[in-house]
Amino acid sequence: MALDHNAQPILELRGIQKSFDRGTGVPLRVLEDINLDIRPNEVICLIGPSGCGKSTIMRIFAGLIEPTQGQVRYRGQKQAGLNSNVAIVFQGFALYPWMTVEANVENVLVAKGLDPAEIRERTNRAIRMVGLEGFEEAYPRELSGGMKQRVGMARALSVNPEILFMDEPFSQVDALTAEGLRAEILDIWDDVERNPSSILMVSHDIKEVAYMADRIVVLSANPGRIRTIVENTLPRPRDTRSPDFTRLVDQLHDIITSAELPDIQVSTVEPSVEADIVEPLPGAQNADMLGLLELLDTLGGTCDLFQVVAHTHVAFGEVLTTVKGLEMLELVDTPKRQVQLTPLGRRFVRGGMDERKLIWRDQLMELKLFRVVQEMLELREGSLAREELIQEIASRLPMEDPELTFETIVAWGRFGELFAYRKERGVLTFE
Ligand SMILES: Nc1ncnc2c1ncn2[C@@H]1O[C@H](COP(=O)(O)OP(=O)(O)OP(=O)(O)O)[C@@H](O)[C@H]1O
Repeated sequence: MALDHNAQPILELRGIQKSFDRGTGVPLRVLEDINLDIRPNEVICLIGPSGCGKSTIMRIFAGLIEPTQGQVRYRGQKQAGLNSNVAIVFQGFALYPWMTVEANVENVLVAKGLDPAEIRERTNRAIRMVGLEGFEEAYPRELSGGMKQRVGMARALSVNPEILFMDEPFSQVDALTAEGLRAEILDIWDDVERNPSSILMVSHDIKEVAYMADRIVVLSANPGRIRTIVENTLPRPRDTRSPDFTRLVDQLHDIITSAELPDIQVSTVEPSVEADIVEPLPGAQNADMLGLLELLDTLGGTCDLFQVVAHTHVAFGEVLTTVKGLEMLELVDTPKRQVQLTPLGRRFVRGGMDERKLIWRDQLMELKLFRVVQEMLELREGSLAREELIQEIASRLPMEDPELTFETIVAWGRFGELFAYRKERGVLTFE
């Protein structure tokens, strides 16, 4: 597809700054001075270290969240609220587990208030586009990761979006399937007459962005800034084994490595599993964690693990679970057999209830699983069905007991006043 560099952008970010209020009086500055356009007929990819704000940029573009400073413009006009001309494909598929493939797609269109004939027509077309014919009556649990992502793509495409947003869409499908899906999505995009006109994709995978993008936006972290934008003029369809392709991948690799090394500890920039890891949660109880922190404080901040067992008269396994929970929240360290308060742990235990809650909440937001829950809640406009979250947990943490993880999320989230669980309605809401 020929790119017209002079065409008016579809969406623009101008002077965007975004901070998250952590309630500590020191907001977390996530994005700084972001100026970025999405032009007609382009694929634009965001790449950069974990936490540099890629998803936040996408959410600001989509109108899911507001910037702290700066302006978002759609077709030259200030954008306010959700942009109905975009659709998002999420990494975690975001499907309703209790609905068939067809119903999952239809549901998006029903929410748009379309009439039944149009819903049927668009659903059929979207299902055809992503090659899901014959699976209309299947349920998500019967589908592979790749097929689930096809449903996610069908849902997004059914609304005929001008821009398709994809947040690491292929990171949970196997490599071969991902390769096929990338080519298919480019085929769908390649038709100039039809939507989506443009694609904005977040990725951790250098080869993926080299294959997909016309422009590659390389971000640096703390706070997230645009480091450089690399134009990719390799002809399509791209041959990933060609010398030109390899040269581009090497060039991107060099840029990203030099961008990352100064200020982040994670040294890998290859398609990184680490960045996508959802940490299993130990089923540690809030009261046990608070109790152990207080015990450590009275013992001068450190204690041998076995002495903790002796002091608390609690089974060793349970103590380990409690310690693991605190370690995940960075409130204790465990060198050798010792358990010791971190400086943050000390601040926590000596702080009043408000300070404790704030620290707790901040630490929860460092965990990918809690960010996923928050993203799902945003997507479901603040009311997330228990069943849907359980399904998501099961797909992300197949070795864990999803019910137990759900309970831990609810309990930890409640203490941090992040989420509330309305048991009678079976829904998680924002606090
Ligand atoms: N709602 C929120 N409240 C507080 N902090 C948040 C919120 N959403 C994101 N953050 C923080 O903002 C930073 C950027 O997050 P974001 O998810 O945009 O990064 P990313 O580059 O997409 O990361 P990753 O590659 O790990 O998905 C992170 O430090 C994250 O903890």
